[in-house]
Amino acid sequence: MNQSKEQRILNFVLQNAVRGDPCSVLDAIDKYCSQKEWAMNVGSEKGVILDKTVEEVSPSVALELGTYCGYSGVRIARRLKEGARLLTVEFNPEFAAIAKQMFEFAGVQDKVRLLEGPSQEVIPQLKKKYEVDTLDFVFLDHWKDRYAPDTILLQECNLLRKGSVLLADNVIIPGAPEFLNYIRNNSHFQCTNYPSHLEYMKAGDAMEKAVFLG
Ligand SMILES: O=C(NC/C=C/[C@H]1OC[C@H](O)[C@@H]1O)c1cc([N+](=O)[O-])cc(O)c1O
Ligand SMILES: [Mg+2]
Repeated sequence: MNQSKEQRILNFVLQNAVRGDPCSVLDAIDKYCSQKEWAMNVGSEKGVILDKTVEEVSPSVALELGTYCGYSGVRIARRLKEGARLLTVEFNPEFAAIAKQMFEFAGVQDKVRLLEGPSQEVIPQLKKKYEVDTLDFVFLDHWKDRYAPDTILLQECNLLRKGSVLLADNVIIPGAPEFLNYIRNNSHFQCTNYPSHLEYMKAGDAMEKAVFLG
């Protein structure tokens, strides 16, 4: 049975990155996906916006929706302070299995907890099953038509507090029009747009930051 693209990405990391070195893992994924096979990792250009936002927020508890191969999970985890943790949600079991190995190879597995399942089922479990009080940072990178409903669900589950920061990938390509319309017209959020480019491509993309005002 021939391998999946995601398995080929992981194999390239295992053969070309340094175990325990998150930056070398990110570099290897970016090298493979820019030279061999495109894949939907946030990438190095939008990755810098992600890095800066994580550093600015310095979250104790971070949530990622849409783990995929674990690229952004490694990117976030490598910037977390001592004792901080990242919960990352992936519903595709094949991708989850790849990401789990990616986190272990990068050496961030103690900071990252991968939750398998659809975001709309996992989010309501965060408080009781995963001992979350509130989320300091949320990275949205899953199905684009889930950004808006899951942002509403996060509020309904009382998972946001005054100052919680949401960062959404792909608000231009593939686009998240319902989310932008919702969040930019909601007085409980302060929004900022960060123009960039689609990972590994010249096409324009952007990230949207939304601070919850309580
Ligand atoms: O669909 C995208 N992401 C959503 C992926 C959603 C889920 O698909 C299967 C897996 O469970 C993953 O979490 C996407 C698509 C493009 N794209 O250019 O098509 C670029 C990106 O950065 C993306 O995040
Ligand atoms: Mg994306």
